[in-house]
Amino acid sequence: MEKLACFGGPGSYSHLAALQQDDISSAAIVFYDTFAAVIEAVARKEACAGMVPVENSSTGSITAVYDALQESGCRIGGEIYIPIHHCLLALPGVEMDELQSIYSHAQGLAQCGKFMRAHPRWQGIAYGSTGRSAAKVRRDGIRSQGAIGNRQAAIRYGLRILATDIQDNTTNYTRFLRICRPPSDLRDGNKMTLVLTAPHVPGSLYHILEVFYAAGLNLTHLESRPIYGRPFEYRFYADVVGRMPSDIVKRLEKTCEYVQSLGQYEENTGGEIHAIRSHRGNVGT
Ligand SMILES: O=C(O)C(=O)C[C@]1(C(=O)O)C=C[C@@H](O)C=C1
Repeated sequence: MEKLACFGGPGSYSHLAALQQDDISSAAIVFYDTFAAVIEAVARKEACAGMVPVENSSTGSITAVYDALQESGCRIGGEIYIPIHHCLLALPGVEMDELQSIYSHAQGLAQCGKFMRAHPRWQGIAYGSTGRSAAKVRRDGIRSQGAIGNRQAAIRYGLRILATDIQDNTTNYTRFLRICRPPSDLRDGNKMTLVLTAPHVPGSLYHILEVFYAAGLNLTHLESRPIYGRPFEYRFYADVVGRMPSDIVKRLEKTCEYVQSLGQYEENTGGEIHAIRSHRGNVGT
């Protein structure tokens, strides 16, 4: 059976994203405790695909994923946006004022900053994932422990939900990537992630953006990451959406030092995408 490598353990948000992959049965999901381990498992052919978060609408990019992807030689085969509604979880019968230690993934704690600050007696403790945090509270059976995670994790681990929607941002979404080995699963989608470096001369990024503009492509995300061994020089990751010219890489080669497609895939337009778009305007493709 083909396996899907997934971050974070049962009940994590990554698990929810993996369960939405139609071609993978839940029995075929294998969990890894770091983003890099998921990507390495795909590169080593332990799994046919992987699922990792890459970007959150409140806390921004998960840069470790860009770095691991770059080193692995893996590609992006798809994306999925998941609404993130964090809950405060505790053992059955526990009240809020009994809590002292709140476990969650660092992203979960960061996304609930205001809620945590409103309870200064609690100590927020970064733990493997939101799913692993919920499992820990159940396993340890200590009344002063709580976790930040999702409603499904509460059901899975028999925990009480003490508060819902505790994230700072009411429009809290995480974008997940389906990782695959080259060539990517799909090569005719309307979205592409490109990695490129620009020469250190005035206007070089401007000329790269001009290529996207001339091709009628909408730039939905631009991320810069340091290049190892070249202090204060950067590699750009660009997500573009639209009717993809087959020679887009060739067009960019004229202005970039280095350019490579990390994958062409279908833009996620399911579920909550209308809510997401209503906050950033419609994409004209
Ligand atoms: O800890 C989890 O449940 C994860 O899947 C990780 C993760 C992330 O790192 O962004 C995924 C979605 C939420 O943004 C919070 C945590």
